[in-house]
Amino acid sequence: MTHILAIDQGTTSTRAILFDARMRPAGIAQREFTQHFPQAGWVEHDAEEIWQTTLTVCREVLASAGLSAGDIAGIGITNQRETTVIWDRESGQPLHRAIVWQDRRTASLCADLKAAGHEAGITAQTGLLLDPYFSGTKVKWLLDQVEGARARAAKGQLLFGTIDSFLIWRLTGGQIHATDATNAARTLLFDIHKGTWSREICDLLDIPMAMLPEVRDCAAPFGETTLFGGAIPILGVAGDQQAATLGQACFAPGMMKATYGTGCFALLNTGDQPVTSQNRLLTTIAYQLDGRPTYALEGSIFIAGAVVQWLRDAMGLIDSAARSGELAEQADPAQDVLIVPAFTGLGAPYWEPDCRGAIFGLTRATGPAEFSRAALESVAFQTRDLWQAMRADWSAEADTVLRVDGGMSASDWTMQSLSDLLGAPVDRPVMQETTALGAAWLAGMQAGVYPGAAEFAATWALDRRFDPGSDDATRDRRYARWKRAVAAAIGV
Ligand SMILES: Nc1ncnc2c1ncn2[C@@H]1O[C@H](COP(=O)(O)OP(=O)(O)O)[C@@H](O)[C@H]1O
Ligand SMILES: O=P(O)(O)OC[C@H](O)CO
Repeated sequence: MTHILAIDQGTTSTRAILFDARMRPAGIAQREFTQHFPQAGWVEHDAEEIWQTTLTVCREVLASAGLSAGDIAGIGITNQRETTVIWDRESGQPLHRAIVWQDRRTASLCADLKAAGHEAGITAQTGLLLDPYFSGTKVKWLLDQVEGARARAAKGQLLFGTIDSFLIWRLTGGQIHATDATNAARTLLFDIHKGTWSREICDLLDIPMAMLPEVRDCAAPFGETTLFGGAIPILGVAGDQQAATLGQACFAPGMMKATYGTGCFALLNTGDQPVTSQNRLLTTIAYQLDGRPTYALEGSIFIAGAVVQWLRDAMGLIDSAARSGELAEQADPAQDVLIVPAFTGLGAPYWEPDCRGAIFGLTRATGPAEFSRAALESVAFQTRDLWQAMRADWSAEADTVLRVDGGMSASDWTMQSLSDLLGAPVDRPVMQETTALGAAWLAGMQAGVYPGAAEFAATWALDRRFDPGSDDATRDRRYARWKRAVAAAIGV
């Protein structure tokens, strides 16, 4: 048993990555799946299709590496967080398509709950805010809107889970209904201080607690699967941003990573103390090992790499994401175009679900290069929002280096502009599969084939450090203009 199989079930694709005994990637298989947009602001996934892609990529990666179940010491699962599935306990069939984290359909429900004065109590228990992003109001929507759902839930026939839970249920043939503490911490139903589901919030949202999965550590037994030709134990589970935090070896309080995929998610390890944000960041669980949670402050930005996809697919200004950096480099330095990419509202630290995107500073000379620069810089400006909020919340301890990963961190131009705008070094590791590595490490450690945190952290290797090039005055002037642009976009 030499290898670990990591399943990375993301927002746009499902991947299976094999890691060898020395924690090196030894094979990868990937499948995209359908994004459903039934109405403006709604985003759904077919949980059955997610399951089929999961089976396919696992079988494919094992076959192409010439490995069988007997070679695999354990499976680690990492997943898009908050995305909500309800399924039938007997048949395993989903009640409805999964409601994806990006989905805004519960914005008015969140507004009503806020108006009724419920946000402070929910934040105190969960560390989250009343935003449609989180699972709780999505569960309520499904129970309220799908015919017969409430009656079935009351009879104990329906189960809820984030994607990890649904995959565990299917992988174990309906034996295990469980999740890990990091995924539970994103549901709006979990008390991150007590480490239990909140009866009070479940009552408020009218969610029967019998639907909820059992919450376990990130490295723990989650049953076994026999679907790949022999029994393989599932030994590690973490939400994808938390898995990337582990994969980046951010074990010490003060360490911080930002992952640039479709969105951007920055997590700052705050150790065994949950820090309450005064700046509208989230308090969440970074990981939980041996029953002890390690907390993080999180900033979630909904649009990062997606702004590059917009340049490519909607605007037709580039033919590949990688072209965006070259084009940005050609931008006229005398122009100062700003894009606020609030395509699906603004996440941290603004939490404005109804805000939409805006462009400022257009002149007759503005062209594709200026658009490209503004799009890439919008990611850096949004990161500075988080960086500043984290420092304000936890000034003394936060590190002055940002570790980056995710597809967009491949863009040297963006990473340099990020460092310029933060006024801080930005470190990109050699190992880019940090999310899958984090999940694999959890499973490998639980299986006893991978080392503990300190030895694992020593394997982190730098690909490139980006040092700040601009001076404080320029940086602060440009950032002040960004803040005015965001305020204007919110005000429209
Ligand atoms: N060289 C690049 N320059 C700018 N953006 C890039 C580059 N390469 C990839 N991206 C962006 O990164 C995102 C893909 O990253 P990935 O980590 O695979 O995302 P996800 O897991 O959210 O699907 C896409 O939105 C793409 O536009
Ligand atoms: O699947 P990703 O990489 O877009 O990450 C999604 C996040 O977990 C949402 O909170």
